[in-house]
Amino acid sequence: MTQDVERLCRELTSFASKILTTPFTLGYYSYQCAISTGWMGPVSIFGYFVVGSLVNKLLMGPVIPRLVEQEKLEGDFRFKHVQIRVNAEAAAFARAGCVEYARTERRLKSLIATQKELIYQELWLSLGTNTFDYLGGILSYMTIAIPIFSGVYNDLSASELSELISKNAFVSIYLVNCFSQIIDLSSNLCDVAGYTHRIGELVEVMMKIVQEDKDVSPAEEEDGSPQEKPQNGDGVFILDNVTVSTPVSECTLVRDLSLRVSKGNSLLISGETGSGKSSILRVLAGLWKTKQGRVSVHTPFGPHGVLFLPQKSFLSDGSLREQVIYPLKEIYPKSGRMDDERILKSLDMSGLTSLVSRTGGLDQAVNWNWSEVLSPGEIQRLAFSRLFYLQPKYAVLDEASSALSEDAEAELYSHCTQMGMTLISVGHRRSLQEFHHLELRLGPGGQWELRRLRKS
Ligand SMILES: Nc1ncnc2c1ncn2[C@@H]1O[C@H](COP(=O)(O)OP(=O)(O)OP(=O)(O)O)[C@@H](O)[C@H]1O
Repeated sequence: MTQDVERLCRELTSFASKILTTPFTLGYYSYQCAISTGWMGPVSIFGYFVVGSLVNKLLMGPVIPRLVEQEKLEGDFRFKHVQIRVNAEAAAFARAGCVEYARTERRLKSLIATQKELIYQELWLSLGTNTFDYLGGILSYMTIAIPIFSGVYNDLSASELSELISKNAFVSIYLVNCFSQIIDLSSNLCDVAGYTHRIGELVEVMMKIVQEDKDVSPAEEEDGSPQEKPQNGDGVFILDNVTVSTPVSECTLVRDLSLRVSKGNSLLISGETGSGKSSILRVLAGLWKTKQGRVSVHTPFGPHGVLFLPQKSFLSDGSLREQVIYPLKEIYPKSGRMDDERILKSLDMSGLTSLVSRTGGLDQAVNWNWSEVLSPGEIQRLAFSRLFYLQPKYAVLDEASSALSEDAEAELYSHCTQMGMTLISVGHRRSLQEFHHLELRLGPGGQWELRRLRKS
């Protein structure tokens, strides 16, 4: 949107400057034309201008609505980009890359289709404009021809006549044209240089990321051999002497942490604000690299393996069904409607049955932005309904129920444990301890303490 406004301001400035100078240019050249050709010259040029404008208006008719459509689609496409950028972490936790890629791609394709149509229509418009310009050059000779053949310049020699024609028709129009083209070209050149620079930066960053990914292969040991799968009960999340630091400032949050989380042994991570609780989850999800030590996760990330629920879940666009099954939309079975009962049950378990009537049904398209309309508590309940629907083996909950009351939180956690999920939770409330077997308490200066809350 900001870019659109900027572009509009630029167009308006150039338009305003042209509007201000055009009357003087027109007056001056009409006067010059009238001197050499009489009243016929300016009148025929103005007549030609009126005809040309009418033709131009006809050709411009279909271009304007298409241009408006293109602006809208461009806005939608940029909005989607911003939406992904703002919610990048939540989407990465949800392993929603494929869904978001498909949705963004869809918007890009419809934008490109509109742009193609626009280019086709603009071709006709520019053909019309160029023809108008070309015939305008001929007209300038015709206007000077009338006084010459009617005998006004009979007293001039051939060379003087030639000079007059050149002066009135060729030099003035051609030079003005040349100068305006050069000015247009230089502003285009500036735009191209700016875009090239920006794209160059993007390519550099992308190459750096690819190189970093090649350098660090998480599935391999330091000596290059693949990791061994853990035996039953060995641990699904293994942190071995791990030190976690913030990416840029390199401030150490957790020092030398060794920890194993196995099936049926839920872990609660607690500690003061900013102590690094969420950062441990970022490390587990592979979003942050560790400064030292090794992290192994022996179950696939995604809806049926490890599912992450952040404090504020990413609610993409779509119907209520799409919200609950997120991020499964693109691989949802054709017999999806058979699933209604399961979705409704998930909503019921998370206390959101009322949403069905509010939206007018599971598949009713809504014209609101989910994250703006739902309250923080409702957003968290909706995230839990995803969890109940997807039923992963492991659920990583980062203060996922912080906006709910203690009772509501306990109810949701009970459902999770009844479904047999192993939980890794970040939370502040003591009441959460009863749903976990281990507690990792983070202290200041990278210190930590691990204690058993109850037997598995
Ligand atoms: N992308 C980042 N770059 C630099 N520093 C960061 C980044 N993300 C978080 N931090 C910093 O790392 C520290 C730990 O952040 P983290 O989110 O892990 O805290 P937390 O223990 O989960 O806190 P809270 O209880 O408030 O959620 C904070 O001081 C935070 O400002």
